[in-house]
Amino acid sequence: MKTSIASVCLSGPLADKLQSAANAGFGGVEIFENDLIGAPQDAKAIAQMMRDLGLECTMFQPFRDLEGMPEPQRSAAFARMERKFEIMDALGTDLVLLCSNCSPAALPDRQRMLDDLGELGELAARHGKRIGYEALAWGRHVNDHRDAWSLVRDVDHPSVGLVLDSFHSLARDIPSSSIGDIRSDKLFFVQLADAPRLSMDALSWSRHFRVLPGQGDWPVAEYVAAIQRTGYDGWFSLEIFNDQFRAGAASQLAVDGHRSLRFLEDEAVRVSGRQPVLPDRVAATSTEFIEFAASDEEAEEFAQYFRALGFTPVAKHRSKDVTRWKQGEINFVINSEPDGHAHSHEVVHGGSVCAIGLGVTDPDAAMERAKALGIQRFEQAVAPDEWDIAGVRGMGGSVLYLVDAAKSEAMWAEEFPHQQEEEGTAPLLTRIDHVAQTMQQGEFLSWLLFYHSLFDMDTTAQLEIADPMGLIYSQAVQNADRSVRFTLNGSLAHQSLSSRFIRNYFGAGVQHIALATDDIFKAAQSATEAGLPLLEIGPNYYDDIEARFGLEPKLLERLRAGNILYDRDEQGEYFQFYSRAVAKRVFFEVVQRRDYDAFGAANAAIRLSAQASHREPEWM
Ligand SMILES: O=C(O)c1ccc(O)c(O)c1
Ligand SMILES: [Mg+2]
Repeated sequence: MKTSIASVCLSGPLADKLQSAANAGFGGVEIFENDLIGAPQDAKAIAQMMRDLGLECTMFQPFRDLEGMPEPQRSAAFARMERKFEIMDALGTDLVLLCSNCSPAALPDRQRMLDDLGELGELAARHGKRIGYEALAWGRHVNDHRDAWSLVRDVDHPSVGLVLDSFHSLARDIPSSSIGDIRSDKLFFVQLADAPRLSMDALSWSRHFRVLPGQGDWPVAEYVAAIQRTGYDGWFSLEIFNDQFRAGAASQLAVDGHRSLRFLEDEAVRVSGRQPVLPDRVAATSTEFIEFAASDEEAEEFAQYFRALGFTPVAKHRSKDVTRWKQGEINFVINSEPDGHAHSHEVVHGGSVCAIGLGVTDPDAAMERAKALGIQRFEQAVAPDEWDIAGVRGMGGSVLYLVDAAKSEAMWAEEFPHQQEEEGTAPLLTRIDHVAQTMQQGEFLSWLLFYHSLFDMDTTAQLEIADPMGLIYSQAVQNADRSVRFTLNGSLAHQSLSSRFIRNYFGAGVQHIALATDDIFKAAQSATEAGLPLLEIGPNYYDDIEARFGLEPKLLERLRAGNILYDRDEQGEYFQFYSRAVAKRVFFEVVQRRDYDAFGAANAAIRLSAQASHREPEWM
């Protein structure tokens, strides 16, 4: 796949945009006219910069409001276009994008549009240029790629072709099968974007909420597969208008953009039943362990929480100051080594989660896929007799280990031979239900793509949760059998719990860990008796759920006594309670699911309110 990106996607001065695109591995860049106009360099110098970076100028855009105009606008548009051809000569591209006419003055006269496009083709040919005609979803008379194609086909001029843009097609639910009618020699260029499902007018949706393929809700792989079936082998170019991307780092967006196209290319060939270009998406089978970095002092605090939650310190690492805590299938590891990655993590963030180990079926293939997606491998010195676990760089400098699921028992036995206490025989907590990570809102889509492209995991719709101090956005990534689930949280509100976490923690990371039980009441009672600092829920909540769900008084009493939150949907029931946070950073949740697949979003606001009441005033 020949990969290109529109300059409008990236933040900063044009020179930086070009540098970022080249570094990330793009072959070309579409130059947006506004980027050119605002640049300190002239078009020739920009072309030279692009050549030096090994980038092709894939298109110049946009040109607006030409076909079907009355006079005198018509002649003026043609004269304007001739001026653009001179700029294109300097830039070194022969292709200009013509948007379908949005002007109220545009005439609904098909023959006139055909004549205009034909004459434009002649003019372009004389200048050695080509016109790519794109139907904008809000075009006045042409707003559907099928109509744009029928004009291009009937104009039948070698210098007039079609530009497809997945946004305009998919925002209008135009079936991708219609692409099969397009002749590949007349398809000059393809632009790609994904988007979240929203109900708003197409123009605002397009200009503010486009996202990278794989970050939204649309079948972009099917769209690309349909294009490839026509025989098209030209550029695939990202064109993402997004307010957050404009405010973020160009280098990160370029890396993510390139990753999204690699992912998309592989998905598209799979849609067509052709040879995949990447190893399969990684099948994660379990959250095998969570590693906490902690000073001796904070290790003691974590240990108290773990004990109160029913965990047992079962073994010590054979050479390091690392303890394995266990309950059911859950493994927590506390690492207090005075050097190495965990120590560095602890120095930066304080006691917190420094690594997560996911069980995978084939770590080598997983690492190969990660590499192809430009995901950084984690490397640290490993002693000759130490178990070398593959890993990639995760959120906030943490590590995501990829543990060979078939060998995990052997790994634990070999690495942790020094037996400590015996684990109880009837664990109340059985497995890790989900891990909640909090990040800057500007990083949210980047991490969503990271999980979604590397792992065989799907994403849920994004939810907005009311924190007493501002909105929190939350979205889950999870595998099909739900053995691995992450919830991602971000916020723009300065004082929301998410934002306070990021400030307090100096970056993104694990904010809470949810543990599954088969008996929430027993788990709550046991934790209370063991002195786990619990998050207390106010009395009004219980009045509300009694009324909302018509709960039995006895059940209600048990929920109230355990500070347990309750939810119910068409499928089933959900029970959850929370600990307070260790060192104001990470907290724990215990959940019981009865045929329930979500995360109790309705209760999140209640939990956030309860947590906000423990908030320290900002001046402290
Ligand atoms: O929003 C716009 O005007 C606009 C401009 C150029 C494009 O390629 C496009 O898809 C949209
Ligand atoms: Mg476009």
